[in-house]
Amino acid sequence: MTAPTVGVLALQGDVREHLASLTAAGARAVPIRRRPELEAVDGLVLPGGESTTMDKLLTAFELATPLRERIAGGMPTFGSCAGMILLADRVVDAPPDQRTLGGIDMTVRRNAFGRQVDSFEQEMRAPALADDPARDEAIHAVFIRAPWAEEVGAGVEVLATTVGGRHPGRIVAVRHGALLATAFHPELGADARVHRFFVRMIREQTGAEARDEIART
Ligand SMILES: NC(=O)CC[C@H](N)C(=O)O
Repeated sequence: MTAPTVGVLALQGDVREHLASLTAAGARAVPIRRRPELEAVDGLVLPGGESTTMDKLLTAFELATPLRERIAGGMPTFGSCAGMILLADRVVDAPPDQRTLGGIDMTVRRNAFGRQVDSFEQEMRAPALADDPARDEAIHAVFIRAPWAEEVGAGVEVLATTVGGRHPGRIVAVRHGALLATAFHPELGADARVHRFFVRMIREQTGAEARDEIART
C-alpha cells in the first residue's frame, strides 16, 4: 500500500518534530496552512503549542470550520498536548471564549499538571500503543504544561495513564474512533511508536473506505 499523506497543522507549535516522526513512521508528511492543503490529506496531526493561540489562528486562517467538518467526517486526527485540548469536546481551566474543534467525548483540564516548571518525563506502560501489544514495553513520555482528561465518555478508549509522581493514574492518552490524543509529546525523541500507531489507524481507515467503495460498485 502506498504511504498515506499526513498533514501537520503548521500555524504554531512543534511542527518540524511531528513531520520528522511521521516520516520515520512511513507516512508522507506535509505542513498544512490552507484549506486546499487540508483537503488533500488522509490524516492530520495537531501539534503541541498553546491551544488559546491556536484557536485564534485557526479562525484567522479560516481553518476552524473546514477542520471541524473533516474531523466530524471521520478524518483520522492525532492531537498532542495543545492538540489534545483542541480535540476535546469540553475544556476546563480555559479562558471562557476558548473554543475547541471537538470530536473526542472527554473533558480536558488545561495545564493540569501545573506550570512550566512542573514539566516532567516518565516511563509509562501503554501496551495498546506498542507495535506488538503482546509486548508490554514502556513509553518514555515528555509532559510540558500538559493537560489530562478529567473524564471520558463510554466510547473513549483509555490508552495510557500516569504512574507514580505527584499525579498518578491520570488519563493521558485516548482513542475515540479515528481520533487519537496524547497529553505528552511523542514527537520529542527518537521513539516513533505513537506515530506508527497513528499511521496504522489511517491505513485501517483508508482500507475500510476502499472496501466500502468496492462493495458499492
Ligand atoms: N505543550 C503544550 O502543548 C502545552 C499546552 C498548553 N498548556 C495549552 O493550554 O495549550
